[in-house]
Amino acid sequence: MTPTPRPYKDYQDEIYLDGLRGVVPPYPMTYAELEARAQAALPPSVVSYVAGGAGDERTQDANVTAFERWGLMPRMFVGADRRDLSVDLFGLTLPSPLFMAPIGVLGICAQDGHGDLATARAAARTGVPMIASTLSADPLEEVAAEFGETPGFFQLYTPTDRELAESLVRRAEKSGFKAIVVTMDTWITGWRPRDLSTANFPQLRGHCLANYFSDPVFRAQLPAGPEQDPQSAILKWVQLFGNPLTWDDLPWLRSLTSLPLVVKGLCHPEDVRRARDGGVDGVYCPNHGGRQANGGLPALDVLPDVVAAAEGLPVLFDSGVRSGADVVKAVALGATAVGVGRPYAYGLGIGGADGVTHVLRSLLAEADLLMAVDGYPSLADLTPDALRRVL
Ligand SMILES: Cc1cc2nc3c(=O)[nH]c(=O)nc-3n(C[C@H](O)[C@H](O)[C@H](O)COP(=O)(O)O)c2cc1C
Ligand SMILES: CCCCCCC(=O)C(=O)O
Repeated sequence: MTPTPRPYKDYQDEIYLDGLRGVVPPYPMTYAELEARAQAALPPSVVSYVAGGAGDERTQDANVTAFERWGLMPRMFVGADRRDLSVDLFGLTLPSPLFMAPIGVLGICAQDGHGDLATARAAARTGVPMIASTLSADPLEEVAAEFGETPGFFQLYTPTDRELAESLVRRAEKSGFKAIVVTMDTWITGWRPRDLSTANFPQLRGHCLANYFSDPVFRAQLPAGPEQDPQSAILKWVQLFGNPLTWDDLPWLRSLTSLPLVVKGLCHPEDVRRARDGGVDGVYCPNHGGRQANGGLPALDVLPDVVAAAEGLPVLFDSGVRSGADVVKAVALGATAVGVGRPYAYGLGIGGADGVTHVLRSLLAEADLLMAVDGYPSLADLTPDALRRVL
């Protein structure tokens, strides 16, 4: 059972009520402040990993500014005193279109190193699903155990060893994950100057291999357990990690699970059509937050064509979403569900599960209030017609 729709604006009421009692909000209320506070709180190497993108980060920045080119047209006499932000996705009724995009090595953003567990707790509290990354500091079974009533999805970085891929998917199924999201755009990491400057990247491996180290198929390939010989285990992982899949692999991916299968990283309409014809249940249109390829189009600019090519298949979207207004705009451009990445990682950095909860509730309250003020009582009212280009 998923949490029921709720008036997300309640968060605003709670904050003002606290103010009447003399309590100043402990968390930032703007994205700029969130980013600044998190970046001050986290070690520089963690900041370079989370905040950084590919090349001179023009695509990463363009992801954010793309939202500024759209404005929502206010409608009056609508009486939008009750809003319904709920969404049907893969047979689930989600209370809102918001979800947490997969973030690998998330553990390092939390003081105790268990950022995946803290994020899963925030998912349980808010009803906002987490897509748990393959590259986690905690085994997927333990992450799933924290979801409560909120559905969770498992993101697969497909290893070159098919038996290992299958084992990860089976474990996700057994743990109660509700969909498998296969990421296509990161079988190799892009040119990331910030990570190169700190030269810290290889050390991240020590914080994200719990799913491999706990996997029987992986362990069977090691000379000794990762506990005794972590070096050999990491080297084995390096050999197995990046699978440059081709269309020939799609039938095999499809055959791996009867759970809904989503392919992440699809931005070209032709790729969307081929994936749809190959039997996927959803397409996911991001550009990995600008972390992989620089010089490309902002993700929001490719969304309408992806939606058209998907022909009714659910379209998940992320990259550059920084506010509730951004969530509303992405839905109006056709996204079924809208993800955030860095914003919740920063929430984790400043306040653990409470910090993530604050970020998610703020995004939802802002989206809800915008729909109230501008007269869009449900997501179905948010169509491309609701938007105008900012000149
Ligand atoms: C630190 C970090 C790690 C990420 N790790 C993964 C990952 O393990 N798997 C994946 O599919 N995407 C990963 N992503 C990409 C996100 O899922 C998402 O596409 C991106 O963060 C959205 O952009 P935003 O950060 O601007 O919201 C990562 C992003 C960040 C910032
Ligand atoms: C050291 C592991 C590689 C991390 C890749 C995770 C990711 O997707 C990212 O964008 O970073």
